[in-house]
Amino acid sequence: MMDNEEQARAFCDERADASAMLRLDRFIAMLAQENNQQNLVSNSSLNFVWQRHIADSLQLLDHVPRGTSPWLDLGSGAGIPGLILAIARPDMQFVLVESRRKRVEWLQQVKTEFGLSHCSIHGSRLELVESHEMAVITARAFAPMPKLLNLSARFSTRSTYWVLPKGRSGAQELKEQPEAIQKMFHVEQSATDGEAGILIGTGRPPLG
Ligand SMILES: C[S@@+](CC[C@H](N)C(=O)[O-])C[C@H]1O[C@@H](n2cnc3c(N)ncnc32)[C@H](O)[C@@H]1O
Repeated sequence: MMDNEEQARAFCDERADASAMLRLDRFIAMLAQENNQQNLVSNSSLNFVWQRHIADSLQLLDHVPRGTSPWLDLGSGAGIPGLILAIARPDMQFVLVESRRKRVEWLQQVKTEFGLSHCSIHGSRLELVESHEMAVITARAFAPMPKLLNLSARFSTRSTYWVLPKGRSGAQELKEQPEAIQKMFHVEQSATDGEAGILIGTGRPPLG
């Protein structure tokens, strides 16, 4: 478990090469500047940006076999986790979906800045995005499980990995789901917060 920014940066250094770390430094500077224009992340979280946002995103790579892609990130907002993963891993494909116009402009700006041709951005509601089979589906702070699964099941196959950072409510939220969903997912402890859980599952969710 990491306790400070130095440890969080070292955690990221193990998951991103030197050029990716330079891009992440630049992304952090851009994020701080843009946060003066629009409320992308809480200002206080910028004091712990490596832990709260960068490591919190990069840890998700540990839960799927190396190189698995494409990833779908639902409700990317500031680009967490999808854009951060795309900055770190140019060898994989990422699809980001975000409906708020100013946030979409921000995502496009970062994509252009770093030439992220392996990252596509859908600036619309998820409901309007054409179905594509995704190898990994992720989402942070997007929606409660029933809504999340209802909106995104059509992007999954029998082999899709689900990697859902759910914060401190994760284990409780899973307990409240129908039995079939409880069987499909399990909780892994977050590396950035010992009380937070990441819901991990494989397959196409059985919807009621
Ligand atoms: C609470 S924010 C989380 C942003 C980011 N994932 C994070 O962890 O910082 C949820 C985001 O989902 C977007 N969103 C909500 N419903 C959506 C939908 N149906 N389709 C696309 N984006 C949606 C919102 O605009 C918002 O940016």
